[in-house]
Amino acid sequence: MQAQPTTFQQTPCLRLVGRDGATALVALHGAHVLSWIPADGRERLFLSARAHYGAGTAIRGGIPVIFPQFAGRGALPKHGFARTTPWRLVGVSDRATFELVPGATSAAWPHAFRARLHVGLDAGVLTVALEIENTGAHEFAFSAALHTYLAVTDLDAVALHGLAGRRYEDSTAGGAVRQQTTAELRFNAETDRIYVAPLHPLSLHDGPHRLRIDQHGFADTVVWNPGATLAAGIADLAPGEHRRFLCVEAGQVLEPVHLPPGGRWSGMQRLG
Ligand SMILES: O=P(O)(O)OC[C@H]1O[C@H](O)[C@H](O)[C@@H](O)[C@@H]1O
Repeated sequence: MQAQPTTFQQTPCLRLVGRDGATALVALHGAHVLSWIPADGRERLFLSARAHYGAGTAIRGGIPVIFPQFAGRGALPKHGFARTTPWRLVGVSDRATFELVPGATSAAWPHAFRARLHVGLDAGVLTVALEIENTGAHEFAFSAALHTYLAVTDLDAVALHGLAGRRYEDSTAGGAVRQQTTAELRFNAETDRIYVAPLHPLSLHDGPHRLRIDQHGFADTVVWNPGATLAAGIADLAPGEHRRFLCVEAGQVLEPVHLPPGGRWSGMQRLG
């Protein structure tokens, strides 16, 4: 894999090029994958036309790294600090590795940790892996997710397969626990579900296109689209843009990870 530094929207990025010509763009801000274009030339990740890229902001689209807190399930700002903090590039081999260690933005979470994100481009496949290490003397607990915004041509033509019979917490209904009865999930209103340990792979059907979604290490899968009403109140989404993505997130949400001193945890999501 080749890599070269570049900028996008005045944000320092790394552009990755795989052997087959596939590309990915990763911002150092958040170690945030902004784009993945396999060799066929079709972008697979959604990125909002109104996304903000400044210091301390969260980028709307791509693959936000959520750590050490998911959503508002704790005292930290929503979804934690990893997505709003600059990471550093460690190096590039068959994958690019980025690192985050405690700093000013994590002061509200007083634990010694090392977070690493690995991004790999293989023929037709994007692999993103998150590794958390406890570098301190005390156990800590965390949640995490790869909050992937998958680009779709039109939400009306989208169906997610592989969740039949699975239990989920419905965040649009105060966390009520439900079971999916249909073979496929379609999206005609706000959807915000945390599926408990679903089987993988899932398959995203977008008209004639198919995308395989696989995960390891992460116990849960979050499926999110704000729907028209909620989307209208999201300032960094352009009108109608909610129809252009579906978030399928590899997450460790319902059971936080308890990491002892010296302990390591890793989770990955594979698309393609
Ligand atoms: O707007 P954000 O802070 O990026 O959060 C976007 C969404 O993330 C997750 O998918 C949660 O399940 C949603 O409840 C939340 O609205």
